[in-house]
Amino acid sequence: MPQMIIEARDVGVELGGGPVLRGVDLRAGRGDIVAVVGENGAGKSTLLRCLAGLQPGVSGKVGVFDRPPVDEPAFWRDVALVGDEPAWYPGLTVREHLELMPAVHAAARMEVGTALETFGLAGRGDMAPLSLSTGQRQRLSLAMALIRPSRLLLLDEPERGLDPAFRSRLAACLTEYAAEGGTVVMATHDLRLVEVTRARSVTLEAA
Ligand SMILES: Nc1ncnc2c1ncn2[C@@H]1O[C@H](COP(=O)(O)OP(=O)(O)OP(=O)(O)O)[C@@H](O)[C@H]1O
Repeated sequence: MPQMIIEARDVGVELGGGPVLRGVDLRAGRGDIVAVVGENGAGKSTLLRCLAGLQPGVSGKVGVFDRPPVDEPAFWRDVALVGDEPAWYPGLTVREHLELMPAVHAAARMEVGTALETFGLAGRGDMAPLSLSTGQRQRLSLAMALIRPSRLLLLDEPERGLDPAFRSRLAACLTEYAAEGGTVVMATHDLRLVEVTRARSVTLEAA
């Protein structure tokens, strides 16, 4: 198993005829938490898409698990992504969304009941995700990513909609994930989350 999980060098992206990323370097090993920070429009989400194999037209070198990332099932078995709000399955409850994860991934990092407790959704298990508040839906997205096993967690503004107490809980979840050998790369504006998780910061400036 390679120690270096992500190796991105001189990454560039042009969109709409102009540069969005230029000369970006990022490395992350097992157990690392890396925070991608920078002002609105600096390219944080674009960089995460590059790491997820979802961004066309990338120049430079992007290696994830020693090969270019590709949007294929084998890649997603090792990688969990929390970005924009997912499309919820019509007719499935909060609990059933969580049950899908171990059913698909053949293992779980925690029991569904534990996940409901940990992510502050106990008592909400029988509801439809669209009946939850914005922050509760973000908790569910994070729970779905963290209940399943993975080696790399890509998070785009995981703090979105979360109250301060739950941001602390999230920090603990990420620290625990990294302590188990997982790698976290998160784009964030929450400098306290960066500090509490002792993340290494990579600062992007608008290209
Ligand atoms: N399809 C597109 N065509 C042209 N420009 C684009 C396109 N998509 C994104 N951009 C530009 O790329 C830049 C980087 O966007 P990105 O979403 O990666 O920034 P960000 O750092 O994640 O911002 P935020 O902190 O607001 O989430 C922005 O200036 C945006 O306008």
